[in-house]
Amino acid sequence: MHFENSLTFAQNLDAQDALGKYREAFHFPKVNGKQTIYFTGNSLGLQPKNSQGFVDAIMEDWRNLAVEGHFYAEKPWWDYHERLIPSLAKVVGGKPEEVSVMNTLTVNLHMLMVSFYRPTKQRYKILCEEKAFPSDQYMLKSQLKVHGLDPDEALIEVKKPEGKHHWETSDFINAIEQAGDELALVLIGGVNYYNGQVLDMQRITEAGQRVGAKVGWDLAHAAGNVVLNLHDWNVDFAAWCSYKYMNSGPGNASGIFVHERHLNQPDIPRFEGWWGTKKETRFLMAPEFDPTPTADAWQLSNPPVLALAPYLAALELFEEVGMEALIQKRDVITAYLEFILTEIDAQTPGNFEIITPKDRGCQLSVLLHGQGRPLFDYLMKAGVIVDWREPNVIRLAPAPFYCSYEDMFRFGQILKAGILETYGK
Ligand SMILES: Cc1ncc(COP(=O)(O)O)c(C=O)c1O
Ligand SMILES: Nc1ccccc1C(=O)C[C@H](N)C(=O)O
Repeated sequence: MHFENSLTFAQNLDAQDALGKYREAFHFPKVNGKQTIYFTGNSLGLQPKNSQGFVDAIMEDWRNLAVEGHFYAEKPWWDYHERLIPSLAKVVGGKPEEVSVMNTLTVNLHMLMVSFYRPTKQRYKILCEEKAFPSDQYMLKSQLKVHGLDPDEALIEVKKPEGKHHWETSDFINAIEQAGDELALVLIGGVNYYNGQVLDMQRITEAGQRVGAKVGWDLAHAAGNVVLNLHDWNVDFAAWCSYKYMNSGPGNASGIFVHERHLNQPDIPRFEGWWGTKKETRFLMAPEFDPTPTADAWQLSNPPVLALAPYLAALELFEEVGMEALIQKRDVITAYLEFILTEIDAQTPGNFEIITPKDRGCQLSVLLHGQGRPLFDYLMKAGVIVDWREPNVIRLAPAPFYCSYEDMFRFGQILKAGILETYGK
């Protein structure tokens, strides 16, 4: 595609953007009274304007109905979580019965490992990516310790090739084949939080299952950002948070996927609670757990409806727009951002490089050479909200729901001024 580094060119792209009107559907933070250029939808998505009404409705029902709200609110609370499922299942490519919403991401990964990480003397190793998101590292190592295993021996962390900033699919497949029948579980971030790389989840899943391991995915940076076909890829399980690309609100509920072949299995080990029992029998208060035949069997507690309300609001927007349209815009706006970065690099050479490979969602990670921190501070003060990941990376995620092409052009101008001021060349 042909791009130009000019305001009119960017504004023309905005004028043709079928999703352009959705910018108005979100609240943007301001810096010095001016709307920011928001690049951190990969950390915390913006607040959709429709979400306040969904929260207010719960507060009102609680005020007016109190306990009766569980069953008699306009959207009753006791099965409120089910309202999220049809739209969410589409976002992740699962059947509705394979998807549920509960807890938070790290909690759910632990819960799912209880079911799908069943080490034996022979088969006990876990394979993940090197430098996984710290919470994932802590989670995996602590699970190993719970089973009396030594993480130094039992955790395989797949390295990037020497001198490279990203993996090849073969790096994972070779490591999986090498681990062979010692491998119990593959659990990797489907989109890497640091370099923005999208892994070939289908091929890695196949490779893991071929050697007899279970394969799960942490989709924190994938849900709402990339194409997912969890059912067709035969993924065993997955979990994601909803506060990034899904725009559900800070720290909000996580989603899980459990493949249908694991549903309704009487022997599956699981930590259980009353919300995992069948709805029909739940209030009989019977001593025996009677699991729902869906991923809801992993539910523990009655749902935190105040938290689910903005998630439901955000999902209405996904339902309206659809992943296909989002991904179409994502590819163009990310390519435009890449073009702008390349232009600025040509004008002020040698100060940074993009380390995100071509297999990507909307995040571009920019490795700053030399002292990058002053440039980061400059951008933030100028109203460009980016984030900093140690040791020297700025992540830019132009979320297609609400970022504009004009944002990308204006960012380029600010970046250039920032480089001249902080690097001096
Ligand atoms: C890849 C990855 N894993 C785990 C987490 C932790 O999520 P939570 O704090 O919701 O458990 C995050 C983000 O915070 C993440 O990006
Ligand atoms: N929830 C947070 C609270 C505070 C600071 C960061 C986060 C993030 O979500 C970070 C994100 N997982 C990341 O990829 O960096």
